[in-house]
Amino acid sequence: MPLIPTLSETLARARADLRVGLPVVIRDGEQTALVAAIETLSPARLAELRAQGAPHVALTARRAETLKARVYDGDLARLPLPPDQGADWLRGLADPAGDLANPMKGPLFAMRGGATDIERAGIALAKSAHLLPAVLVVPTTQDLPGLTRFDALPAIASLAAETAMAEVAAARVPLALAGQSRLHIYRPDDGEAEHYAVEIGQPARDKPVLARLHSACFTGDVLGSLKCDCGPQLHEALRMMGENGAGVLLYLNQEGRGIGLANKMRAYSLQDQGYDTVEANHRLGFEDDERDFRIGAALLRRLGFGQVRLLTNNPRKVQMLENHGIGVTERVPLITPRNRFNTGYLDIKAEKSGHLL
Ligand SMILES: Nc1nc2c(ncn2[C@@H]2O[C@H](COP(=O)(O)OP(=O)(O)OP(=O)(O)O)[C@@H](O)[C@H]2O)c(=O)[nH]1
Ligand SMILES: [Zn+2]
Repeated sequence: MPLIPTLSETLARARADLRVGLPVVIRDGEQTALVAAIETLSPARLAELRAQGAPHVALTARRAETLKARVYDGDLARLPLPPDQGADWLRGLADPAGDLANPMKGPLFAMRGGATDIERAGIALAKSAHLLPAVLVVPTTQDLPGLTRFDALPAIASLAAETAMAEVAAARVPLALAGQSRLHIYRPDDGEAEHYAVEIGQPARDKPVLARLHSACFTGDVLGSLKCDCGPQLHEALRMMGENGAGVLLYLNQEGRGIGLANKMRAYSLQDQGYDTVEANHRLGFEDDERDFRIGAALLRRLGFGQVRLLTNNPRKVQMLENHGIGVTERVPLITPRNRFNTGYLDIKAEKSGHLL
Protein backbone atom coordinates (compact mmCIF):
# COMPACT_ATOMS: atom_id res chain seq x y z
CA MET A 1 0.00 0.00 0.00
CA PRO A 2 1.51 3.35 -0.98
CA LEU A 3 1.48 5.96 1.76
CA ILE A 4 -0.67 8.80 0.47
CA PRO A 5 -0.71 12.17 2.28
CA THR A 6 -4.15 13.49 3.24
CA LEU A 7 -5.43 16.83 1.95
CA SER A 8 -4.51 18.53 5.26
CA GLU A 9 -1.00 17.12 5.07
CA THR A 10 -0.63 18.13 1.44
CA LEU A 11 -1.81 21.65 2.30
CA ALA A 12 0.76 21.94 5.08
CA ARG A 13 3.51 20.90 2.66
CA ALA A 14 2.25 23.19 -0.09
CA ARG A 15 2.37 26.22 2.21
CA ALA A 16 5.93 25.40 3.25
CA ASP A 17 6.96 24.85 -0.39
CA LEU A 18 5.52 28.15 -1.58
CA ARG A 19 7.22 29.98 1.28
CA VAL A 20 10.67 28.72 0.26
CA GLY A 21 10.11 29.34 -3.44
CA LEU A 22 9.19 25.85 -4.67
CA PRO A 23 6.26 25.43 -7.05
CA VAL A 24 3.44 22.99 -6.34
CA VAL A 25 1.48 20.99 -8.91
CA ILE A 26 -2.28 21.45 -9.12
CA ARG A 27 -4.51 19.31 -11.32
CA ASP A 28 -8.02 20.21 -12.34
CA GLY A 29 -9.60 17.60 -14.59
CA GLU A 30 -7.53 17.47 -17.77
CA GLN A 31 -5.41 20.48 -16.85
CA THR A 32 -2.25 20.43 -14.79
CA ALA A 33 -0.16 23.45 -13.84
CA LEU A 34 2.83 24.40 -11.78
CA VAL A 35 2.01 27.16 -9.33
CA ALA A 36 4.64 29.29 -7.58
CA ALA A 37 4.32 32.29 -5.27
CA ILE A 38 5.76 35.40 -6.92
CA GLU A 39 7.02 36.79 -3.62
CA THR A 40 9.53 33.95 -3.19
CA LEU A 41 10.33 33.23 -6.84
CA SER A 42 14.05 33.43 -7.64
CA PRO A 43 15.34 34.27 -11.15
CA ALA A 44 16.88 30.76 -11.36
CA ARG A 45 13.58 29.08 -10.52
CA LEU A 46 11.76 31.34 -12.96
CA ALA A 47 14.12 30.16 -15.71
CA GLU A 48 13.33 26.54 -14.80
CA LEU A 49 9.62 27.23 -14.88
CA ARG A 50 9.87 28.91 -18.28
CA ALA A 51 11.41 25.74 -19.64
CA GLN A 52 8.19 23.90 -18.68
CA GLY A 53 5.73 26.03 -20.63
CA ALA A 54 4.24 29.49 -21.08
CA PRO A 55 3.78 31.17 -17.68
CA HIS A 56 1.08 33.62 -16.69
CA VAL A 57 0.45 35.58 -13.53
CA ALA A 58 -2.69 35.32 -11.42
CA LEU A 59 -3.55 38.34 -9.27
CA THR A 60 -6.58 39.13 -7.16
CA ALA A 61 -9.08 41.55 -8.66
CA ARG A 62 -8.13 43.97 -5.85
CA ARG A 63 -4.49 44.08 -6.95
CA ALA A 64 -5.44 44.16 -10.64
CA GLU A 65 -7.64 47.21 -10.05
CA THR A 66 -4.71 49.06 -8.45
CA LEU A 67 -2.54 48.12 -11.46
CA LYS A 68 -5.31 49.16 -13.88
CA ALA A 69 -5.33 45.69 -15.42
CA ARG A 70 -8.64 44.45 -16.84
CA VAL A 71 -10.45 41.90 -14.67
CA TYR A 72 -12.24 39.33 -16.82
CA ASP A 73 -12.33 36.49 -14.29
CA GLY A 74 -14.47 37.93 -11.47
CA ASP A 75 -12.28 37.84 -8.39
CA LEU A 76 -8.97 37.44 -10.24
CA ALA A 77 -7.05 38.48 -13.32
CA ARG A 78 -4.57 36.53 -15.46
CA LEU A 79 -1.70 38.25 -17.26
CA PRO A 80 0.71 36.47 -19.60
CA LEU A 81 4.39 36.85 -18.69
CA PRO A 82 5.99 38.67 -21.66
CA PRO A 83 9.15 36.94 -22.96
CA ASP A 84 11.26 40.03 -22.27
CA GLN A 85 10.16 40.42 -18.65
CA GLY A 86 11.49 38.62 -15.59
CA ALA A 87 11.51 38.42 -11.81
CA ASP A 88 11.60 42.21 -11.28
CA TRP A 89 8.53 42.76 -13.42
CA LEU A 90 6.70 39.99 -11.57
CA ARG A 91 7.69 41.46 -8.23
CA GLY A 92 6.36 44.85 -9.33
CA LEU A 93 2.98 43.29 -10.09
CA ALA A 94 2.77 41.45 -6.77
CA ASP A 95 4.22 44.00 -4.38
CA PRO A 96 2.83 47.54 -4.08
CA ALA A 97 6.02 48.76 -2.37
CA GLY A 98 7.21 50.21 -5.69
CA ASP A 99 3.84 51.53 -6.91
CA LEU A 100 4.55 55.16 -6.09
CA ALA A 101 8.08 55.21 -7.50
CA ASN A 102 7.06 53.23 -10.57
CA PRO A 103 3.33 53.71 -11.17
CA MET A 104 3.23 52.55 -14.80
CA LYS A 105 3.69 48.80 -15.00
CA GLY A 106 1.66 48.45 -18.16
CA PRO A 107 -0.07 48.50 -20.41
CA LEU A 108 -1.09 45.13 -18.99
CA PHE A 109 -2.90 42.63 -21.21
CA ALA A 110 -5.28 40.36 -19.34
CA MET A 111 -6.22 36.87 -20.54
CA ARG A 112 -9.86 36.00 -21.18
CA GLY A 113 -11.85 32.77 -21.30
CA GLY A 114 -10.95 29.29 -20.16
CA ALA A 115 -10.87 27.77 -16.71
CA THR A 116 -9.50 29.75 -13.76
CA ASP A 117 -9.90 27.36 -10.84
CA ILE A 118 -6.21 26.43 -10.64
CA GLU A 119 -5.34 30.14 -10.43
CA ARG A 120 -7.97 30.67 -7.72
CA ALA A 121 -6.62 27.75 -5.69
CA GLY A 122 -3.07 29.06 -6.14
CA ILE A 123 -4.00 32.51 -4.80
CA ALA A 124 -5.82 30.93 -1.86
CA LEU A 125 -2.71 28.86 -1.11
CA ALA A 126 -0.45 31.94 -1.25
CA LYS A 127 -2.81 33.74 1.12
CA SER A 128 -2.86 30.84 3.52
CA ALA A 129 0.97 30.80 3.42
CA HIS A 130 0.79 34.51 4.38
CA LEU A 131 2.55 35.53 1.20
CA LEU A 132 1.51 38.25 -1.23
CA PRO A 133 -1.58 36.97 -3.09
CA ALA A 134 0.02 36.66 -6.52
CA VAL A 135 1.15 33.46 -8.22
CA LEU A 136 2.89 32.35 -11.40
CA VAL A 137 1.02 29.56 -13.19
CA VAL A 138 2.69 27.35 -15.80
CA PRO A 139 0.46 24.81 -17.57
CA THR A 140 2.45 21.63 -18.12
CA THR A 141 2.06 18.10 -19.40
CA GLN A 142 5.17 16.77 -17.64
CA ASP A 143 5.08 14.49 -14.66
CA LEU A 144 7.17 16.24 -12.03
CA PRO A 145 8.15 13.85 -9.26
CA GLY A 146 9.33 15.36 -5.99
CA LEU A 147 6.93 18.31 -6.02
CA THR A 148 3.90 18.53 -3.76
CA ARG A 149 0.87 17.84 -5.88
CA PHE A 150 -2.88 18.16 -5.61
CA ASP A 151 -4.53 15.58 -7.82
CA ALA A 152 -7.79 17.44 -7.56
CA LEU A 153 -8.44 21.10 -6.87
CA PRO A 154 -7.93 21.76 -3.17
CA ALA A 155 -11.13 23.24 -1.75
CA ILE A 156 -9.13 25.57 0.47
CA ALA A 157 -11.90 27.98 1.33
CA SER A 158 -14.05 25.28 2.89
CA LEU A 159 -11.19 23.52 4.59
CA ALA A 160 -10.67 25.67 7.67
CA ALA A 161 -14.04 24.73 9.10
CA GLU A 162 -13.38 21.06 8.65
CA THR A 163 -9.80 21.07 9.82
CA ALA A 164 -9.45 19.04 12.96
CA MET A 165 -7.71 20.67 15.90
CA ALA A 166 -6.02 18.75 18.66
CA GLU A 167 -5.63 20.12 22.17
CA VAL A 168 -1.91 19.63 22.75
CA ALA A 169 -1.50 21.00 26.27
CA ALA A 170 -3.24 22.98 29.02
CA ALA A 171 -1.99 24.39 32.29
CA ARG A 172 -2.75 26.97 34.96
CA VAL A 173 -1.43 30.51 34.49
CA PRO A 174 -2.13 33.21 37.11
CA LEU A 175 -2.86 36.56 35.43
CA ALA A 176 -2.29 40.01 36.90
CA LEU A 177 -5.50 41.32 35.33
CA ALA A 178 -7.79 38.33 35.69
CA GLY A 179 -6.61 36.03 38.47
CA GLN A 180 -6.52 32.27 37.93
CA SER A 181 -6.63 31.11 34.34
CA ARG A 182 -6.09 27.96 32.35
CA LEU A 183 -4.33 28.26 28.99
CA HIS A 184 -5.19 25.65 26.35
CA ILE A 185 -3.17 25.22 23.14
CA TYR A 186 -4.89 23.93 19.99
CA ARG A 187 -2.99 22.69 16.96
CA PRO A 188 -4.76 22.42 13.58
CA ASP A 189 -4.09 19.28 11.51
CA ASP A 190 -3.29 21.27 8.39
CA GLY A 191 -0.12 22.84 9.77
CA GLU A 192 -1.74 26.26 10.29
CA ALA A 193 -0.81 28.39 13.31
CA GLU A 194 -1.83 27.17 16.76
CA HIS A 195 -4.64 29.01 18.56
CA TYR A 196 -5.02 29.57 22.28
CA ALA A 197 -7.93 29.61 24.71
CA VAL A 198 -7.61 31.35 28.07
CA GLU A 199 -10.25 30.18 30.51
CA ILE A 200 -10.68 32.62 33.37
CA GLY A 201 -12.04 31.12 36.60
CA GLN A 202 -14.37 28.19 36.03
CA PRO A 203 -17.05 29.36 33.61
CA ALA A 204 -20.30 27.37 33.68
CA ARG A 205 -21.07 25.54 30.43
CA ASP A 206 -24.85 25.83 30.71
CA LYS A 207 -24.99 29.64 30.83
CA PRO A 208 -23.79 32.30 28.35
CA VAL A 209 -20.10 32.88 29.04
CA LEU A 210 -18.40 36.28 28.87
CA ALA A 211 -16.20 35.71 25.82
CA ARG A 212 -13.75 37.50 23.56
CA LEU A 213 -12.40 36.37 20.20
CA HIS A 214 -9.17 38.31 19.96
CA SER A 215 -7.13 38.24 16.76
CA ALA A 216 -3.38 38.37 17.25
CA CYS A 217 -1.74 41.77 16.93
CA PHE A 218 1.99 41.56 17.63
CA THR A 219 2.38 45.33 17.39
CA GLY A 220 -0.55 46.17 19.66
CA ASP A 221 -0.62 43.22 22.06
CA VAL A 222 3.12 42.80 22.60
CA LEU A 223 4.80 46.07 21.65
CA GLY A 224 2.08 48.40 22.90
CA SER A 225 1.71 50.10 19.52
CA LEU A 226 -0.50 53.19 19.60
CA LYS A 227 -1.64 52.69 15.98
CA CYS A 228 -4.53 50.38 16.89
CA ASP A 229 -6.74 49.49 19.85
CA CYS A 230 -5.73 45.82 20.21
CA GLY A 231 -3.48 45.93 23.29
CA PRO A 232 -5.90 47.98 25.44
CA GLN A 233 -8.81 45.80 24.24
CA LEU A 234 -6.97 42.62 25.22
CA HIS A 235 -6.19 43.96 28.66
CA GLU A 236 -9.64 45.40 29.23
CA ALA A 237 -11.25 42.10 28.23
CA LEU A 238 -9.09 40.18 30.70
CA ARG A 239 -9.81 42.74 33.42
CA MET A 240 -13.57 42.46 32.83
CA MET A 241 -13.42 38.67 32.94
CA GLY A 242 -11.44 38.83 36.17
CA GLU A 243 -14.00 41.21 37.68
CA ASN A 244 -16.79 38.95 36.45
CA GLY A 245 -15.04 35.94 38.02
CA ALA A 246 -15.26 33.90 34.81
CA GLY A 247 -14.79 34.17 31.07
CA VAL A 248 -13.07 32.76 28.03
CA LEU A 249 -10.66 34.59 25.73
CA LEU A 250 -9.73 32.97 22.45
CA TYR A 251 -6.41 34.27 21.17
CA LEU A 252 -6.61 33.49 17.47
CA ASN A 253 -3.39 33.62 15.50
CA GLN A 254 -4.91 35.56 12.65
CA GLU A 255 -2.42 38.41 12.70
CA GLY A 256 -3.29 41.47 10.63
CA ARG A 257 -6.92 40.39 10.10
CA GLY A 258 -5.61 37.15 8.64
CA ILE A 259 -2.89 38.42 6.27
CA GLY A 260 0.10 37.70 8.54
CA LEU A 261 2.56 40.06 10.18
CA ALA A 262 4.81 40.58 7.14
CA ASN A 263 1.84 41.62 5.00
CA LYS A 264 0.49 43.76 7.84
CA MET A 265 3.80 45.62 7.91
CA ARG A 266 3.51 46.06 4.13
CA ALA A 267 0.07 47.53 4.81
CA TYR A 268 1.53 49.82 7.48
CA SER A 269 4.15 50.97 5.01
CA LEU A 270 1.35 51.90 2.58
CA GLN A 271 -0.42 53.66 5.45
CA ASP A 272 2.79 55.67 5.94
CA GLN A 273 2.24 56.79 2.32
CA GLY A 274 -1.27 58.01 3.19
CA TYR A 275 -3.59 55.07 2.44
CA ASP A 276 -6.06 54.02 5.13
CA THR A 277 -6.21 50.53 6.66
CA VAL A 278 -8.78 49.25 4.15
CA GLU A 279 -7.17 50.83 1.06
CA ALA A 280 -3.78 49.43 2.09
CA ASN A 281 -5.17 45.87 2.24
CA HIS A 282 -6.75 46.31 -1.18
CA ARG A 283 -3.57 47.64 -2.80
CA LEU A 284 -1.78 44.54 -1.53
CA GLY A 285 -4.45 42.40 -3.16
CA PHE A 286 -6.31 41.39 0.00
CA GLU A 287 -9.88 41.91 1.12
CA ASP A 288 -10.42 44.22 4.13
CA ASP A 289 -10.69 41.25 6.43
CA GLU A 290 -9.33 37.81 5.56
CA ARG A 291 -10.11 36.16 8.90
CA ASP A 292 -12.03 32.91 9.16
CA PHE A 293 -14.19 33.21 12.28
CA ARG A 294 -15.39 29.62 11.93
CA ILE A 295 -12.26 28.65 13.83
CA GLY A 296 -13.45 30.67 16.84
CA ALA A 297 -16.88 29.05 16.72
CA ALA A 298 -15.33 25.58 16.48
CA LEU A 299 -13.06 26.27 19.46
CA LEU A 300 -15.90 27.58 21.63
CA ARG A 301 -17.95 24.50 20.84
CA ARG A 302 -15.03 22.29 21.62
CA LEU A 303 -14.59 23.95 25.00
CA GLY A 304 -18.26 23.21 25.69
CA PHE A 305 -19.68 26.72 25.22
CA GLY A 306 -22.83 27.12 23.12
CA GLN A 307 -23.79 30.65 24.18
CA VAL A 308 -21.70 33.75 24.73
CA ARG A 309 -21.88 37.35 25.86
CA LEU A 310 -19.43 38.62 23.29
CA LEU A 311 -16.98 41.41 24.02
CA THR A 312 -16.66 43.17 20.66
CA ASN A 313 -17.49 46.27 18.67
CA ASN A 314 -17.55 44.29 15.44
CA PRO A 315 -21.06 43.20 14.35
CA ARG A 316 -19.50 40.79 11.82
CA LYS A 317 -18.05 38.73 14.66
CA VAL A 318 -21.52 38.43 16.21
CA GLN A 319 -23.01 37.43 12.86
CA MET A 320 -20.32 34.89 12.05
CA LEU A 321 -20.62 33.18 15.44
CA GLU A 322 -24.39 32.97 15.10
CA ASN A 323 -24.02 31.60 11.56
CA HIS A 324 -21.79 28.89 12.92
CA GLY A 325 -23.97 27.70 15.73
CA ILE A 326 -22.88 29.82 18.71
CA GLY A 327 -25.68 31.88 20.30
CA VAL A 328 -24.71 35.46 21.09
CA THR A 329 -27.11 36.50 23.87
CA GLU A 330 -25.50 39.92 24.22
CA ARG A 331 -22.87 42.09 22.53
CA VAL A 332 -20.78 43.72 25.24
CA PRO A 333 -18.99 46.85 23.87
CA LEU A 334 -15.22 47.00 24.34
CA ILE A 335 -14.37 50.67 23.99
CA THR A 336 -10.85 51.80 24.80
CA PRO A 337 -9.37 55.30 24.82
CA ARG A 338 -8.46 57.02 21.57
CA ASN A 339 -5.08 58.60 20.98
CA ARG A 340 -3.77 60.77 18.15
CA PHE A 341 -2.24 57.75 16.37
CA ASN A 342 -5.28 55.44 16.38
CA THR A 343 -8.16 57.87 16.04
CA GLY A 344 -8.10 57.84 12.22
CA TYR A 345 -7.89 54.03 12.19
CA LEU A 346 -10.90 53.77 14.52
CA ASP A 347 -12.87 56.21 12.35
CA ILE A 348 -12.19 54.07 9.26
CA LYS A 349 -13.21 50.90 11.14
CA ALA A 350 -16.51 52.59 11.98
CA GLU A 351 -17.04 54.06 8.48
CA LYS A 352 -15.92 51.22 6.25
CA SER A 353 -16.10 48.09 8.40
CA GLY A 354 -19.23 48.84 10.39
CA HIS A 355 -17.63 48.79 13.84
CA LEU A 356 -19.77 50.30 16.56
CA LEU A 357 -17.40 52.81 18.11
N1 LIG B 1 -4.33 44.31 7.85
C1 LIG B 1 -4.33 45.09 8.93
N2 LIG B 1 -4.60 44.51 10.12
C2 LIG B 1 -4.63 45.31 11.20
C3 LIG B 1 -4.37 46.69 11.14
N3 LIG B 1 -4.45 47.20 12.40
C4 LIG B 1 -4.77 46.16 13.21
N4 LIG B 1 -4.88 45.02 12.50
C5 LIG B 1 -5.27 43.68 12.91
O1 LIG B 1 -6.67 43.73 13.15
C6 LIG B 1 -7.03 42.68 14.02
C7 LIG B 1 -7.97 43.26 15.09
O2 LIG B 1 -8.51 42.21 15.75
P1 LIG B 1 -9.70 42.29 16.80
O3 LIG B 1 -9.47 43.43 17.74
O4 LIG B 1 -9.86 40.91 17.35
O5 LIG B 1 -10.97 42.52 15.90
P2 LIG B 1 -11.84 43.71 15.43
O6 LIG B 1 -12.39 43.36 14.09
O7 LIG B 1 -11.09 45.00 15.56
O8 LIG B 1 -13.11 43.70 16.40
P3 LIG B 1 -13.25 44.00 17.97
O9 LIG B 1 -13.77 42.70 18.52
O10 LIG B 1 -14.25 45.08 18.09
O11 LIG B 1 -11.92 44.37 18.50
C8 LIG B 1 -5.73 42.10 14.54
O12 LIG B 1 -5.47 40.88 13.88
C9 LIG B 1 -4.69 43.15 14.16
O13 LIG B 1 -3.41 42.59 13.93
C10 LIG B 1 -4.09 47.25 9.87
O14 LIG B 1 -3.90 48.46 9.71
N5 LIG B 1 -4.08 46.41 8.80
ZN1 LIG C 1 -3.64 45.90 16.60
